[in-house]
Amino acid sequence: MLEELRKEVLEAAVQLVRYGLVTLTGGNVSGRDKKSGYIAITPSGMEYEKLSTEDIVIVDSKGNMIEGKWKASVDLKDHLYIYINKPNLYGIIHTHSPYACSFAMLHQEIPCCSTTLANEVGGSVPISKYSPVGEGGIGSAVIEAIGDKNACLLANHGVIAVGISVRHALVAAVMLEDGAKVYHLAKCKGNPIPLDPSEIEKARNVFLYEYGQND
Ligand SMILES: O=C(CO)[C@@H](O)[C@@H](O)COP(=O)(O)O
Repeated sequence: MLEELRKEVLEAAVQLVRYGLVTLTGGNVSGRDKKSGYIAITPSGMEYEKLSTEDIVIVDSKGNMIEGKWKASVDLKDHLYIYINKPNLYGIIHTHSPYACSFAMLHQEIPCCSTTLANEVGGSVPISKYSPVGEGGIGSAVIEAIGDKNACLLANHGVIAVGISVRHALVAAVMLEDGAKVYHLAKCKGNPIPLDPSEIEKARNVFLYEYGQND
């Protein structure tokens, strides 16, 4: 069932390790199927590079198991809450990206001083309030903070990146860390200059509607 979506979820999870956004079993990835509304999500506590697509868990929009042999991610309730509240989203990725997390530890949003953040996140990266893992509060904290951005910092914890597909959420997660690293390096040398809001909007629209091969 939903083999293509499972493959997309697993491939994104493996990329998180390769891009250094998670270590061991940290983070998680989910994708929503447009037709059935079912969610494919990574299993809890399992290293992604050792998984095959049959290890990806399929649940319905309420979290009921549809197909799978493992427990779903501890953050399942949070993914479901975000999907229910953002009907245009079809991919959610949670990471522990080092540079982005350093700002989450400081409870500081990341200002938009690079076209990278404008392109892929939609501007500055908001910070949500702290919520313990596994209680379902992370989802509501993200919805309170994220607005129309494609990523949000989780205070004292990590990152949530979202998109209109799993791939779109992966690009947001990877480019957020890129933007956070460059902002950190600039801060070491002086005061980074935020982009003008009109320039952020222009850069965002280029990536939404013109960039790439528009396949
Ligand atoms: O960040 C945390 C725990 O702090 C979890 O999201 C992360 O370790 C992944 O848990 P799962 O393996 O998805 O259950």
